[in-house]
Amino acid sequence: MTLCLQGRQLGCERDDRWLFSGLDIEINHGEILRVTGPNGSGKTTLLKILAGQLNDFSGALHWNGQPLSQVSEQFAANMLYLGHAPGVSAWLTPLENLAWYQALQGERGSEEQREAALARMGLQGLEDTPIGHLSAGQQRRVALTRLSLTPRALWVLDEPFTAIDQAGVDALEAQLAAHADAGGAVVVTTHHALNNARPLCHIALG
Ligand SMILES: Nc1ncnc2c1ncn2[C@@H]1O[C@H](COP(=O)(O)OP(=O)(O)OP(=O)(O)O)[C@@H](O)[C@H]1O
Repeated sequence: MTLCLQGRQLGCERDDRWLFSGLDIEINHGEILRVTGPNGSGKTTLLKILAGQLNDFSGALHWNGQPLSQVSEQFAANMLYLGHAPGVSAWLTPLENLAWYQALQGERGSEEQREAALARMGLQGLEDTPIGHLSAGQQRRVALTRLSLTPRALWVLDEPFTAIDQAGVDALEAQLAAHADAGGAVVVTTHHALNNARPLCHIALG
């Protein structure tokens, strides 16, 4: 697997304040890039830019050597962005949420596949419970189930460890490392030190 996301001279201004400017970033297959910084320093903003979700920034993004705007479909087919909030619907069950996300990605998947993925995340028995009745950590686990259900080379993950218990943290760290080892790449914001994820690059904002 070959992938390369490049950001050149990235900058973003909010409320007459530059969150960051002149930022050069490159992430290649096999790498994990951790973005850190205090609250309000621009981590979420930077991840949204790298995930192609924001347009009001300066600088340029390239995907495998091509301007991102010219290869947006290929980029979307190779990238999975999980935002700061779990992004799951409280009115739907875990199975329904996952089916909805798969439909959005143009994937059919199967009920058995979704059930197996939820079981791997420790959610067996909760497949048909409305998300609004699940704990914060369980809701986060539903969102993280998409990592195994929707194979993508590049993962862009905003605070994925939020609300996850220690066993879940260990499992997710191992999952990030395994993804990089398999030739994928990860951009992740987290206040939590990644002890087992290598090779690890680091950008500190603020
Ligand atoms: N759409 C927007 N319009 C105006 N200001 C914004 C917008 N989005 C973010 N900001 C501001 O930009 C700054 C950076 O926000 P951002 O969410 O990127 O920070 P962060 O480093 O992820 O913070 P946290 O650690 O609290 O999650 C904040 O001061 C925020 O108020």
